[in-house]
Parts: sequence; C-alpha cells; structure tokens
Amino acid sequence: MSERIVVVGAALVDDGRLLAARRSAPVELAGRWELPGGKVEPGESADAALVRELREELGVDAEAGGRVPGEWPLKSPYVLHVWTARLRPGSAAPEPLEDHDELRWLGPGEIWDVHWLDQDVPAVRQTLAHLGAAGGLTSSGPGSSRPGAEEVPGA
Ligand SMILES: Nc1nc2c([nH]c(=O)n2[C@H]2C[C@H](O)[C@@H](COP(=O)(O)OP(=O)(O)OP(=O)(O)O)O2)c(=O)[nH]1
Repeated sequence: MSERIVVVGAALVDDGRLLAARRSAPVELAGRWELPGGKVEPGESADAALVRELREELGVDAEAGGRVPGEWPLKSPYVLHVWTARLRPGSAAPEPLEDHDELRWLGPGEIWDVHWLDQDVPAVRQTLAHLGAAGGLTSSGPGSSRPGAEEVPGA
C-alpha cells in the first residue's frame, strides 16, 4: 500500500504579486524556486498546515483562501496541493527564516523569471489560471514569454 503525504504550497498574493521562495536545502532542490509551505501533519487540516508553515518559514500571519484545483506528484510519497493565501492585516513582511535563502514578489510579467522546481511548473501554471479567473494575476507560461502582453493599453 502506498501512502500519500500532502505537501501544501501557498499561492501567497499581495498587491497583485505572487511570492516565490528559493530553497536552501536539501542539496538537490537548493537554488530552485517553489511555493512556500510544507507537509500536512497527521490530523491537521490543509489550511491549518499552510498557516503554520507560513508562520514558521516566513514569519508571517497569513490566512488560507481556497484550494487551487489539481494535485501534482512530487518525489514519492509526496503530492503537492496549492492553496491561495494572503497576509492578515498587521502581518510582518515575509522573511526567509527557514528552508529558503531568498524571496521574491513576482508581478504578472515576472512569474517565469525564476527557475521554479520542475515539478512546480504545472502547479504554478494552474495557479495563475485560477488566480486570473478570480481577477488576480495573469501571465503567459514558461517559454511563451510575451513581454508586455499582459498590459492593456488605452484604459
Ligand atoms: N513547500 C513546498 N515543497 C515542495 C514544493 N515542490 C516540491 O517538490 N516540494 C518538496 C520539497 C520537499 O521534499 C517536500 C516538502 O518539504 P518541506 O521541507 O517544505 O516540508 P516541511 O517544512 O514540512 O518539512 P520538514 O523539514 O518539517 O520535514 O516537498 C513546493 O512548491 N513547496
């Protein structure tokens, strides 16, 4: 029997930008970018895990929104679920306290400027579609960079 363990990743959005975090460990993931988050513990809800992980890793007071539809396989036995999240009023700004050595807030035209973990690319793409449908971020995918495409002239 194979047991799956859910890793929750946060699509933390603030002021129309998505937070990306560069992993500092383990060595095979170091230097690549991900959605901050971590493993859901036994008996813990996914949204509670997300809030806990964001507090531990980034020092922020966040609240979970909704789950982005989909599930992405990571190294067995892990699977990635993505939840939208936002900072609560009065939260500290995120800092790379644990697991990461750099953070970047990415605007709609910058999403693919960072070297996401390979396994995160489809999750990020789906997250953008989800956020775009909700009136949030929009961006074209990796390899289809169209500078300025998201700018709507003449408003
Ligand atoms: N948080 C997160 N982990 C990811 C992503 N993509 C990806 O492959 N992973 C992997 C890295 C790790 O092997 C695993 C999650 O581990 P973690 O180290 O972030 O979780 P954690 O804080 O609960 O870990 P732990 O040190 O307490 O055991 O999933 C992602 O976008 N976000």
